[in-house]
Amino acid sequence: MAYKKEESFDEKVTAGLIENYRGAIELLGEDPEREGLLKTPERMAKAMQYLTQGYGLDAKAILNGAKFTEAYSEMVIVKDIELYSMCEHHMLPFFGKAHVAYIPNGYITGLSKIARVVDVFSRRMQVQERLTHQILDAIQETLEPQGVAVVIEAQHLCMMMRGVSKQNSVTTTSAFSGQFEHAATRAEFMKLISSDLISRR
Ligand SMILES: Nc1nc2c(ncn2[C@@H]2O[C@H](COP(=O)(O)OP(=O)(O)OP(=O)(O)O)[C@@H](O)[C@H]2O)c(=O)[nH]1
Ligand SMILES: [Zn+2]
Repeated sequence: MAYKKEESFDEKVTAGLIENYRGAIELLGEDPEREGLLKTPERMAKAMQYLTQGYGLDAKAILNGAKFTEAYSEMVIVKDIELYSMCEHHMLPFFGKAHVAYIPNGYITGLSKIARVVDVFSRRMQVQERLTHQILDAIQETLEPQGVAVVIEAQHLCMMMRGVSKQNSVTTTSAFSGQFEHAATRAEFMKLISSDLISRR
């Protein structure tokens, strides 16, 4: 996506974050004046703005920007969209894959826009459940399709690096609307996202 370049970050926000991160580094027992850490508060300030830039992006505008009239009314699935987000409880990353489908009702959207919408909502402080619903709602409300399905599988560093320290747990969340509320349609979607057609060629 058109990710923000570092130099486009708001100067005031960057300056404030630098100040805060310098303090945090000191409180954690490090010396922010030592050579290797001199630029670290600034790097952190920019990295965090990058990782939360979704607040400034409009998912509906992205989808509407490539909304095309089309009679196709079968399921469209974009699967294995990698995502990186930040858990809002610990500000630690969670990462994994999103699988998104919709059944058009007169309109389709550019395929890349589905992946961009995943990024818009991932690049924020999140919980996986809300992220799942926000993706679904944005697609439902702009394309007004016959249905939307979103499945996210993710690993949370807050459960891996600290706390309960479970290295292999994967959290799956899902949200369905319209036609996907019917068992048969949902089953078809689940079967298709579980298949591995490309790699079997
Ligand atoms: N539902 C949900 N919970 C999350 C997500 N990311 C992190 N969490 C959980 O948020 C909870 C916060 O619980 P607290 O008891 O307040 O925090 P904590 O003492 O750090 O919890 P532990 O991680 O168990 O040590 C933890 O159980 C996390 O595993 C998410 O995306 N969705
Ligand atoms: Zn967490």
